[in-house]
Amino acid sequence: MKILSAPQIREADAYTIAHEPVSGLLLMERAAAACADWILRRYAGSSRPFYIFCGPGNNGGDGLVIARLLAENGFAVQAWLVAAGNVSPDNLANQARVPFLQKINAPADFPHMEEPGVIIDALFGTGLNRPLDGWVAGIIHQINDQRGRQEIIAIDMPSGLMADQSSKGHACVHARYTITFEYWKLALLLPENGGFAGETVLMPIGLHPAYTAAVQTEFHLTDMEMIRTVYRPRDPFAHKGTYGHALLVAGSYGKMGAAVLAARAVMRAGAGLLTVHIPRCGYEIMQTAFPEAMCETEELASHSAHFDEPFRLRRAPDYDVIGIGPGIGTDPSTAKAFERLLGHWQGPLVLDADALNILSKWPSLMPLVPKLSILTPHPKEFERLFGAAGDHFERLALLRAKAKEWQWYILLKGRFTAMACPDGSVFFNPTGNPGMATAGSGDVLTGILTGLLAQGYGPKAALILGAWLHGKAGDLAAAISPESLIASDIVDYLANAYAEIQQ
Ligand SMILES: NC(=O)C1=CN([C@@H]2O[C@H](COP(=O)(O)OP(=O)(O)OC[C@H]3O[C@@H](n4cnc5c(N)ncnc54)[C@H](OP(=O)(O)O)[C@@H]3O)[C@@H](O)[C@H]2O)[C@@H](O)CC1
Ligand SMILES: Nc1ncnc2c1ncn2[C@@H]1O[C@H](COP(=O)(O)OP(=O)(O)O)[C@@H](O)[C@H]1O
Ligand SMILES: [K+]
Repeated sequence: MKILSAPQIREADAYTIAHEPVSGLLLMERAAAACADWILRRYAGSSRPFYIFCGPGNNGGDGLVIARLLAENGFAVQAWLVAAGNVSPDNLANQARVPFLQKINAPADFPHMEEPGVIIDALFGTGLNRPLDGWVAGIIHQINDQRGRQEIIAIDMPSGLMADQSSKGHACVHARYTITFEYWKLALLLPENGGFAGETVLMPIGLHPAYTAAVQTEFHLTDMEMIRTVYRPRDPFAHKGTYGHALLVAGSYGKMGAAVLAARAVMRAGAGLLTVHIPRCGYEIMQTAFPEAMCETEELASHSAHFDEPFRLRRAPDYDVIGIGPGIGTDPSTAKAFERLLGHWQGPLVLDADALNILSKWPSLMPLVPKLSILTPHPKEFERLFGAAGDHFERLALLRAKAKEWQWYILLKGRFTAMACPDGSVFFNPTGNPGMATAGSGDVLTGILTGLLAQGYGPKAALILGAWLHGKAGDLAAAISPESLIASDIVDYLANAYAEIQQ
């Protein structure tokens, strides 16, 4: 699914008006009616009053239509026009159809909302062209002060939030729900900004499909269509060699759990064979916890420092992929072995956790990491590797720049994990939940990606499918309670996540 910028959305709007054809007024009616339908369904049977705040542009126009439709459906509705800019013609036309409309010209006009109800924020949408300030910013703060008593629903965007730029430190409505039209906006996907949106509901409003098909963008959100295109069903004539042999280098004294979690995920993702390189202390743990994995055991008890040896001595089996990092530690001897391994391996590679920490401790190793490798940092690891960014839009730009510069695939973990490709495109993953903010869930992701590469998926396909499966398994596992989710549940639900694709 393409993610468009505010100017592209304006083009989509204009293209639809010209080519459907449809008037702007009718398009507004259609968009607002879709929102009103959603609201009517959500509050069916409720007697909560609606307090609707409308701005001067077309976002305000949507609010006016929603006010009329909710009132026609028997709800108690109050609506205010916040007179803060040039009034658009379609807004003006709809003002005339809301006889109960009142005006706010100053913070002192902010109404007292007696009963707990629902605030509809239709002040500003994608037409916001500068940070809100002065008395209008004051109105935003007054709306936010109501969060405890009123449920806030933002139309298209939380007012004050820029679609394509950072709004860090700006006055923004803090919504419970945001009903956004037709396309995701970049700001809704970045934690610093998207946090204002609450839960985002994507609402199709019938913009012209020809425009969407033709428009170019670097930013995409994974959807089911993409997943079904990427996913390759198992070959009925397959044997275990068909799905590859993975090497996983993971674990150290006290961190063998990371190795077990990642190993289980490699096999549950569908790899044919797995060898795990572990320190001696982990041998019985691994063989007992996960007998499906073969073990290559280090002579050292506490950590691994010789995993390059089979490659150096040309005794390594014909591996299809190496996954390295979970729980290996950053001992200099481990780093040395990593350096030597990079000298012997140019194939598919997944680097996570301590492999990334080794790279940030010894940046001279970075040029040795093969092109098209996958790196999976969480935000702190990303910062250690590539430096801090001023805000999350800058961090996204840095992510893309580094993926291009090094020709790596870099997966930056988060609510909407962002996967930057060497060509500069970025795919955001929609699945996952806060229950997955738990120790070991990243190790499971490393295992899944390694398992997919072993089966012959290319790095881009492995990323898109792997992040989606990981999040979907987490969602299914968290269905009862996100608090109780632990990383091994994600592995246990991988089969159910795959089943969702096959439905
Ligand atoms: N996508 C679609 O196809 C459809 C989109 N639709 C809807 O249209 C919305 C976009 O509408 P839009 O372009 O009129 O912009 P909008 O967000 O109402 O803001 C513009 C107004 O705000 C003002 N203003 C701006 N910044 C300001 C500031 N900092 N402080 C104060 N004022 C400021 C600006 O004034 P000016 O800059 O001219 O002074 C102008 O008056 C979109 O989000 C969606 O809801 C649907 O109706 C139909 C289908
Ligand atoms: N709030 C959230 N929403 C969606 N996914 C999340 C959320 N919090 C964490 N995750 C996912 O869980 C994983 C956590 O990885 P990481 O921080 O490396 O964990 P660990 O180091 O404990 O294994 C990432 O894939 C991340 O995207
Ligand atoms: K809004």
